[in-house]
Amino acid sequence: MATSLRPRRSVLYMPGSNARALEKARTLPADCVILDLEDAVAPDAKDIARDQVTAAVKAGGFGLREVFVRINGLDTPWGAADLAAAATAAPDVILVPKVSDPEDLRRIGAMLADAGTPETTRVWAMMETPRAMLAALEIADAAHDPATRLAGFVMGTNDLAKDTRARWLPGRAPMLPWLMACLAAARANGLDIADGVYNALSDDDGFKRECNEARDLGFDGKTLIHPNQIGPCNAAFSPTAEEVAWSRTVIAAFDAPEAQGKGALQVEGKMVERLHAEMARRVVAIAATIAAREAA
Ligand SMILES: CC(C)(COP(=O)(O)OP(=O)(O)OC[C@H]1O[C@@H](n2cnc3c(N)ncnc32)[C@H](O)[C@@H]1OP(=O)(O)O)[C@@H](O)C(=O)NCCC(=O)NCCSC(=O)C[C@H](O)C(=O)O
Ligand SMILES: [Mg+2]
Repeated sequence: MATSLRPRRSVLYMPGSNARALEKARTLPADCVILDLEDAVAPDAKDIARDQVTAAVKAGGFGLREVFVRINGLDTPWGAADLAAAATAAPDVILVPKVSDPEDLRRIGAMLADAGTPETTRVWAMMETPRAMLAALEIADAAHDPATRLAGFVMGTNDLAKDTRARWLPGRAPMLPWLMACLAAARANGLDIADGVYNALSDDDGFKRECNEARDLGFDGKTLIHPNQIGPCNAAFSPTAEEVAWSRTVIAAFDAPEAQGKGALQVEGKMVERLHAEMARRVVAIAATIAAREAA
């Protein structure tokens, strides 16, 4: 089970119908961009959005940003045409909304194989239905079948709030069991996972609090709805200088000749085991990738 070392701190949605936003996506400092054909696009703009998104993906120019295309569900009037267009454009990721059953992913995988879409195009699932919360592990287990191409989850907390009637509260107590169930199911299968969006665009403090909360819960990053959210989100999900320094200290302690054959050490008054050295190597690697990206 390979866990990805690619930073996926900031994952910005934009409506596929908004040509200006699609253009801006090539310059914004988000790690990933989601070109949306689903809920950000009104029914009468679905066709133009599909054409614009397909053209944007084919044109490229997104640099190191990972490009996601969120299609409409296959049970909608637009889903089949969206999937066919995305299969041809071959973005990094096809994001499938409202997945409730692993069978949904097997169907998508089979359609991508039939279309000859390169294997580099992966599939991520939106986790946003009550049924998906109850089947999170079965959905994540679909990653064992390489034909599904499943590589990650995105929490859809707006749809979850709608369908469960859970209230938005600071700290998100009503949603925590679902967030953590999806997180554990993702990690059990080596998947990355991004938190849901924060709708209150002008509530900077609340947004920062929720980014920190998502990071502390174990998410790789957070989905975003406005460019102003990228900077604080990247900051929250980047390892701090102190974390990187401590990680280097732990790695050095285990690399020292006197540590050979030892499973546990005392470093600066703390017990550390080889699993901590493994965690430390991940922190240093992610920090190095972020630093290289920022210098580019
Ligand atoms: C929320 C918005 C509609 C606000 O738009 P607007 O009022 O135009 O914002 P600004 O005037 O502040 O915009 C300033 C400039 O930034 C560009 N911009 C704005 N938003 C984006 C964006 N998301 N990506 C790229 N660029 C963006 C504007 O074009 C302005 O540019 P300039 O002309 O140079 O000044 C808008 O932000 C928006 O549409 N956001 C995304 C909404 C969306 O995608 N929603 C769907 C995802 S949420 C969801 O469904 C999650 C999940 O499924 C669930 O269930 O939870
Ligand atoms: Mg949704």
